[in-house]
Order: sequence, then structure tokens, then C-alpha cells
Amino acid sequence: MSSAPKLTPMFEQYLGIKQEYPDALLFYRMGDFYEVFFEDAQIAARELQIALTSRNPNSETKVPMCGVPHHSVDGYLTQLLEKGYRVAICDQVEDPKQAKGLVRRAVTRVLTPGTVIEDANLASKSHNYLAALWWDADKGAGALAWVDFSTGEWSGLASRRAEILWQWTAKLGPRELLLPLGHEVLPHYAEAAKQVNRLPALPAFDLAAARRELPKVLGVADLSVLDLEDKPELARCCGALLCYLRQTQRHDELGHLGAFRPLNLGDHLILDEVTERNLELFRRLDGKTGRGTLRHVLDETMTAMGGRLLESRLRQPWRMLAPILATQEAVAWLFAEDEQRGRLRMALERVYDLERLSTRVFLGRAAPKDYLALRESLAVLPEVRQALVSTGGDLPTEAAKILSAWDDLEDIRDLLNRALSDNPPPVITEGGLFKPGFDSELDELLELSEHGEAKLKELLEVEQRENDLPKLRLGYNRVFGYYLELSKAAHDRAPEHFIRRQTLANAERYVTPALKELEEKILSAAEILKSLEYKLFQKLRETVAKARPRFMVMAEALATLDYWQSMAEVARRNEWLRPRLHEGLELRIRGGRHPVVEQVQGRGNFIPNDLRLDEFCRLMLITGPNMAGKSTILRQSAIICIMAQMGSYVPASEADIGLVDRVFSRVGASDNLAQGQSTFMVEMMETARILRQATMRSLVILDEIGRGTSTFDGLALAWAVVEEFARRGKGAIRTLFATHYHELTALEGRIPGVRNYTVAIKEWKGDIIFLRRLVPGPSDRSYGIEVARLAGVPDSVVRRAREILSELERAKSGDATVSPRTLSCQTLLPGMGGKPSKVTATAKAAEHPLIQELREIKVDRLTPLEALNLLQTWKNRIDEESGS
Ligand SMILES: Nc1ncnc2c1ncn2[C@@H]1O[C@H](COP(=O)(O)OP(=O)(O)OP(=O)(O)O)[C@@H](O)[C@H]1O
Repeated sequence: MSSAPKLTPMFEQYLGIKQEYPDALLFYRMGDFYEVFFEDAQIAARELQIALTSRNPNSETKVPMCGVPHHSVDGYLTQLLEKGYRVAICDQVEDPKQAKGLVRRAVTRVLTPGTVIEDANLASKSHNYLAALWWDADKGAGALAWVDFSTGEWSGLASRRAEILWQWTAKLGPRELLLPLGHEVLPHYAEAAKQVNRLPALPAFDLAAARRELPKVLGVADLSVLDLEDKPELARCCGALLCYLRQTQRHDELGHLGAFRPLNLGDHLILDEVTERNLELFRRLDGKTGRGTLRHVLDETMTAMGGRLLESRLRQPWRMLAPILATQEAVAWLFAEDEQRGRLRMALERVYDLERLSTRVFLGRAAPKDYLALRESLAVLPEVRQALVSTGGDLPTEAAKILSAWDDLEDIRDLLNRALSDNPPPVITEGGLFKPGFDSELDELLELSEHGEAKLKELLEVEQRENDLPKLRLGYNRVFGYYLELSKAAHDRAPEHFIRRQTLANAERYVTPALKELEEKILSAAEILKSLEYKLFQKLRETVAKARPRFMVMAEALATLDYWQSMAEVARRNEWLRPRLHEGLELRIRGGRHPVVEQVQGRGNFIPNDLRLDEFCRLMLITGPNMAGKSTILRQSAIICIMAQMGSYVPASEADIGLVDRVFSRVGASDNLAQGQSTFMVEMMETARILRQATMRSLVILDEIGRGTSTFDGLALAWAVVEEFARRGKGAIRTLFATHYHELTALEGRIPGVRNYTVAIKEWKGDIIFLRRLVPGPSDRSYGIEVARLAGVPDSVVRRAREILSELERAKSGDATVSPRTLSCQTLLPGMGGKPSKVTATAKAAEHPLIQELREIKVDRLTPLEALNLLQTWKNRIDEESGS
């Protein structure tokens, strides 16, 4: 048996380390490069588009290899993290000059998408979550916890329904999700669990470990202080987060994590992930962010912290009146004060991301430019404070609270001012971080290292002059340091104190005791200088890191101010109005607009609409032609409620909003074909969810339920759903229901609270004009064919569709061709059988399309041959239709 070829010591070391990080790409530091080997190299070369080479670990095998220079590694790491990879950074942990044999190396940190803290890997105005989910199927209980490691915020929720936990996972969209090994991902949520890391339940999710670790990290006595004692599942998830952070950060200190604040669903207006998507709160239906989303319209924040607060509020608006009213009061104050708001905006623009900067300082990963950014931000704090107080009048309660806890962090600003040079180096080890005058010892050493050159020159000049050797030269090499050099021709004139060190072909090199002494001073000054700079930097870092809680207080204050001013700014620009909120169930909007559609189309081109949901009209059935604007009304009503409960002004001329606990929306088709679910299946799953979760305080908007199946199945389902919403509890659930099933309009008068509405149009010379006005009453028909014509469907198809339509209508109005299946449905469904519906009543007495053509024919203009051909065409059509 042949034994495996012996590896070089370097590869032995590499493989030993790699074994500990099987799931990460190992970046192995060699000199000025990070090298990647074996399979990792193939992945890295492909993903980073860099050359794949090879290296021999022994004489026989070749190992794939690629590498990147250490100074530009960050850009490559960003690319890998964006693609979802984890990277273990393996550094040299001893000075190669001092190393005996192979340099010692160790993994200094593991970068993962969910734990990154560098700006290059993060969207500034979005949170970056690492989440952990635990579900105990036997007990029927579970939890989800999440942390934004870059800011230190963490939270979570416990639930007795796995579906709720997965919904929140989908909503938060964590960059990484920790799941215990073997734990199933709920069907329909594969997207949410795209980036899953399976951890062994023990020790990662161990309850005993969580009980021990959590209080330690958060500096409290036990779990009861954290409101976690009676939520063991949530404690497990928090424990798993800590366990993973410890593993990846190689940093025992997790003290930058803030207080754990469990999410109390009762405090918030719940928007599930489907509603978020359908209403295009964060992403458009095509998946893109930015223009076309509500967030884009609302975001006038000037700081990253304010932007993230806006994201959280939009994700979780309030359910309770008190915080909404307090926010409204502050927004109204800044809304009224244009000048002050302008000053505040200008000041906030110069504030950097205090949360993430101070995290990097705390974890020892801040670059000199981060300290400079902190210094510049702190310099603005007095200006922001000044902008708050400058009105002279009474401040709103919340603003007064912020002001009373205000901290300019003057001591830290003063320290950074005195310490940091204005042009610091890119990395700390390069020197030049501190200002002259900050530390006297440092100044002395700087003087020596800077003037060392001059002193050497002085020594050379003395030797030249005293020994009459004008051609004497000074040089340096790595082997014996500084030397004096004489040409071969002059070497016999070397004085006695010159000690010969090297003979070259045409020169001799010497040292002198004085030169050696000076050299030692200069070199040791550089060494001492380096270590003193490092020591001073550590001290500075510690002082700034200790101020982390103060930074966090101010970060929260600035984020809140920024949120208010952003709300006030957009309200001013778009002429929005302060809504009235109340505990009742009535919803009244006058002159409501869709903020996003209006922004895209331009203010003058959007037609406002009124809407009222009260005890007489709790469920609005909106019929109307395609393209009339039904979906827009549905969405804008939901969006106005969401905005109001964020404390924002709303696009309406008047709004009274009875608080909403959940908004549900089923709008349009959302295929999930990739997950093996048809459009109809998804629609029904979502409808089922709404039926399970909606309460009397919810607002439900349903758009064209049931259209993904056969007409009668769809109608029957839509009908049953309307009945269910209209008859829940004592009254109906506030529902806006847009549909093309005109048969449903028969429900008005049969079920209390159901009212018909339509979006008006006008017919003019065979065309339709969209009036975009919501008016009481049902619509007569869909005008689908007219809209198809407007959309450019070819005339031949439009004509044929008209023929088919009139056939169908004839059949429906009791003609002999009606099928047995249709008959059975008609008798099953109330409102359909017996009396003709509105549609059939208004339809013209149907006649065969051939008769119409016959009428239009000009016989005297036909040649006999054309007449014969026409006759043959008609006969063919009749034969086809009768199936002969
Ligand atoms: N109030 C309005 N003012 C101006 N334009 C509007 C208004 N409402 C809707 N629109 C425009 O009409 C388009 C169609 O509106 P919407 O999708 O709401 O129609 P719909 O009745 O739901 O159509 P369908 O039944 O085909 O789904 C919108 O994209 C928008 O551009």
C-alpha cells in the first residue's frame, strides 16, 4: 500500500486550520497576499473573476490556488459576502522576522453576510439582520430572535404558531438565518430561508447555556429582567445568536449589544410580508427597490440612522394612539417651522453613522477615517441642539425629552480634536495618526526619526571635512545598516577609526563607532515610535469605546429628529395633511391619493377619491371596468392607514382613521412557480391566512379573488369569502373588495354593511374614458374588450372576442345552448339563477354575428365570385361552430 505523499509544513498548517472552518472560504495570509487553495480557490476564482493557478504541496500533486493582495482584500471580501459566502481570515500572528521556521497563523475573524460591520458591505439606510429560529413541534411553541450586529440592536418574538415566525422571518429578510439541524423550513418560505446556517441544537440552542450567557452579556442578574424567563424558546434563539457571534467574531466582548427588546405584536400594526409586497412598501412588484415604492416617497432622512428608523417604522407602524399622537405633535411642529427644519436638515446632513462607527470602535475594527468621521459628527451636535431650541416657543413633549437628555459628548470631541491629525493614514500601523503636541514623548521620538536623516548627513560632512575625503559617500543596506563608502582609488586614505565591512570591485565600505551609535538611536526611535503610537491609539480607542452608551443615546435622538423632519419635509412638499386617529372602527378619507402613483404621474394628473367605511358600509364591493382605478383605490386606502399609524401626514384633504391592528392585502397575482405552487394555490393560501388572522379591527383589501380558476369556482369562492368577512363577529370586518364578478353586487341589501361601488367611466363614440371617480352603485359590465382594444390587441381578435361575448351572454340569458354544468352552478349560487343579473339585463338582445355581417353587406357591390366565396366562408364558420 502506498502511503500518501508527505505535505509541506505550510500545507499541513493550512489544512489543519481549514478543518475548523469547513463552511467558510479560507483566506490564508502569505507575505503581501491572501492565498486561497483547493476547492475554495476554484470558488473564489470563479466568483471574483481572478486567475486560477496552482502550487505544489509536494512533488507529485498540484493544488489549485488563487490570491489577492492584502491591501485590496476588502473589495474582494465585499463581493463574496454579497454572494452569500462566509470567509475566514487567517492572519500571521507572529512577526515573520522573529519566527523560527513556519510563521504561526490563526483565524482572526470570520466574515459572514449577517455579521458584517464594514460600511462597504452594508446598505446605510437598512438594517442587516442575523436571525435565529426555533420551533418545538411537540410543544407547539417557538421563537424568532434577530440582531443587527452592526448597530447592536436586537429583538425577537415568541409564538405558538410556526407560520407567524416564518412570516416575520420573511418580513425581516435576514442576511443569515440560524436553524437547528434537521429543522424543517415551512413550505412557501424557501425564499426567506435562502441563506440558512444549520447549527447543532446543542450547544447552539441550549437553554441552560442561554440562561448563563444572556445575563452575562447584557449585564443583568437573570432572564426575568429581560422578560425572557417565561419564553424559553426565545431565550434559546438569543443564545444561538450569541453562540454564532462568538464563533465568528473571535471576540469575547459582545458588550456593544444594546438592551434586548422583545417585540410585542400588540403594540404594532401588523403587516405581513405578502401585504408589504403587494402594497410595494419596500420593493416594487418586480422586486426592485427605490423609485416606485412607498419607502422612496417617504424617505427624506438625512442620516443613515434616521433612514433605518424609517425602515423600522414602516415595517412596524404603531397600533396604539399614544406614540402616534406624540410623533404627530413633533412632526406638526417641524412642519410649521420651515426655517428651523431647514437648519436641522443642514446640520443632520453632516452627521455620520454614529451607531455603526461606534460599533467598529468598540470591536477594534475602526480605521483612522472612522475616528475622523466621529469627530466631524460630534462637532455638529451643538448645531443640531441649537436648531431645536431656536424657535423660542414651547417644544413638543418628545422633543423636550430629547433635549433634556442631550449630550454633546464634548469630552470625546475634545479628545479627538487634540489627538487626531487632519490627514490620518489609511491604516493605523502606517504612523502619522496623531497631531503634534498631543503627547510629548511621541513628539520627541518624531523629532528624532524625522531629523535622523539630517544627523546622518551632519556626521558624513564632519568625516569628509576632517579627513579631507570630499568623495566619501553614505549608504544603507539591509545586512549591515548604514555605511561609509570610498572608491578603490581613495581607500588607502581611510582613517584609522574606519572599520572595513565590505569590499566591492571598485569600492570599500566602512562603519565607524559614531555611525553605529547614531544608527541604533534612529532605528530604535522608529521602533519605539511605532509601539508608542499603538499604545496611544489603544488608549484612545478604549476611551471612545467606553462612551458607547452615550453615543447610542445620541444616535437614537438624532434618528428620531431625522425621522420627524423627514415626515414634515415630505408632507410639506406633497401637501399632505395631518390625519385624525381614534379608537373607533370608522374610516373616512376625503380627497385620498396614492402617494406613489401620484409621484410617478405628477400631482395634477391624479384624481383624488373619497372613501367611507362605517356601520352602514363596512364592506365595499368595488366593480368597474379594467384599468378604471380599482386597485389604486384599494391600495391608497391601506397606505393612508399605514402612514397615519407611523405618525405621518397623509395624502388626503381630510382623514379620520379608526386604528387598525392589521392590514391584509391580496392584490394581483403573485406566482410562486419556483416553489411548485400555482398562482391559484398561492392566492388561496393567502386568502386562507387572512381568514384565519383577520380581526374586527383589521383592514382587508382583496383584489380579484378567485380569478385564477374556472369562472364559477372563482365566483363561488369570492362569494363565500365576502360573506365570511361581512358576517364575522357582530359586524363586518372593514373590507375593500374589488372584483369583476358582477354577480356579487347582488349581495348589497342581503347582507348588512355590504355596499356596491364602482369607478366611473364614460363611453364616448365607442371609446371609454376613465373618470377615476369612486361612486356608489354597481358597474354594468367589465369593458374588458374595450380595454384590450385600447391596449393594442389586433382588431381581428377584438372582433372575435365580441362575437364570443355575445354568444356567452345569449347562453347565460336562458338560451337552449346553456350547458348542464352552468345550470347546476346557477341553481347553487344565490343571485345567479332565476332572475337575470344586471349584466344580462343590460346586454343587448344577442344575435348571431353573421346576421350583423349580412346587414352590413352591400350586395350590389359584390362580384358573383366574391358572393360565392363569402357564402362558402360563412358556411365553414357555421359548420365549425356546430362541430360538424
Ligand atoms: N385616481 C387616479 N387618478 C389618475 N390615474 C389613476 C387613478 N387611479 C388609477 N390611475 C391610473 O390607472 C391605472 C390603472 O389603475 P388600476 O390598476 O387601479 O385599475 P384597475 O381598475 O384595478 O384595473 P384592473 O381591473 O385591470 O386590475 C393606474 O396604473 C394609474 O396609472
